[in-house]
Amino acid sequence: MEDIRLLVINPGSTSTKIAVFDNENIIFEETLRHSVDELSKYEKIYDQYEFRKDIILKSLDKNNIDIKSLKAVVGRGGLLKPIEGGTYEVNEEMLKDLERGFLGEHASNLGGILAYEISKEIGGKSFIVDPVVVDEMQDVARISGIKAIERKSIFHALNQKAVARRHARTLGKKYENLNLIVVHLGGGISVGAHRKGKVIDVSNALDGEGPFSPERTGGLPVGDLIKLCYSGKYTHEEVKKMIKGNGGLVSYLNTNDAREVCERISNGDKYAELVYYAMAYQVAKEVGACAAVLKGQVDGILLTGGIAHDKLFTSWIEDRVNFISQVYIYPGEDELTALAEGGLRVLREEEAAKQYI
Ligand SMILES: Nc1ncnc2c1ncn2[C@@H]1O[C@H](COP(=O)(O)OP(=O)(O)OP(=O)(O)O)[C@@H](O)[C@H]1O
Ligand SMILES: CCCC(=O)O
Repeated sequence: MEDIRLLVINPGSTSTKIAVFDNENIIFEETLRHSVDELSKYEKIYDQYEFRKDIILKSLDKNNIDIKSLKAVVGRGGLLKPIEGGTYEVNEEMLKDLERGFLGEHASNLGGILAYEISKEIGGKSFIVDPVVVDEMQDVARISGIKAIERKSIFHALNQKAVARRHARTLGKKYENLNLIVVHLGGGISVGAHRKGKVIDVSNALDGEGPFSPERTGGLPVGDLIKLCYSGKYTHEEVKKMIKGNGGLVSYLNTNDAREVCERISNGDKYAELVYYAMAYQVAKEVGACAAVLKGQVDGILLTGGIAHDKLFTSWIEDRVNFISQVYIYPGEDELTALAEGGLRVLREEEAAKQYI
């Protein structure tokens, strides 16, 4: 089989993670961190793209990776129009939507743009894989309860799908033949019902649904939220920040770092324990909801993301949901590998690249 060298790019709010793969093997990886000062110069996320591209190219150069040796560049996809999961070739329509942020501003909007711009220099191809807007929801899941608002599928699709595929492989089965509930426990939390390879319902991790998380509120009592919005005390931006950024653990405990919360708990902080336990309790409730979506036919419950490293937290969830199905733990995330695998599937013609329209 022909050797394929790929650059993969995962832009986050304060860093850009990059890696170079020779086939499935990672030969170089770096997290390029960006200070608040560096990024605050830019009004919009799109405006950061030249700055981040420059840093990526310098890092490759410093580490003796000739960009001419790359066959393709794969980036994490952002807030595009809702699309089904898979690998998409970056095209003009996608670049336009990433630039304007079709569903809003998110660092991952830069993934496809950076991939395209770098691949242009080498005459190679550029792709995105399983962006945060992967939408495979069944119609009934779209009904919110008010006609003016439709529920949206915005979640950690890249990691949820990669972990689900990896789990299927370890069982010697196909992802498309399993029913799984996948929980991503990161700065944001999403819980997805995967039915035979499609995420038919999921808690929107960006927009006030599901459990609270280190930085986000999850679902809130709506009447009280309305009162708060109209109290005259807060601007639109301040309320948005309260829900996304200053919600969850940050609101109760003034930190988004679950490790710090664990430390406080082991030092006897009962309030920290109550709040942290509440987060596990809300996750377990959402898993229960997904079990109902899957009509109880659940082949496994997978816990992933940074907080899945914490055995206390995962044991609290497991204790409440193991009556539904066995719980499997895949700590951390491996989004760089998931991006490379998505690119390789297409370059090896195991899968056709999807077209964004
Ligand atoms: N060993 C650990 N024990 C407990 N919590 C941990 C551990 N390692 C990481 N975390 C927590 O995981 C959270 C971050 O998870 P992760 O790195 O998956 O999120 P992210 O990539 O920043 O955000 P997102 O996953 O929402 O995109 C933080 O609260 C961090 O403290
Ligand atoms: C919605 C998935 C990505 C994030 O948590 O920001």
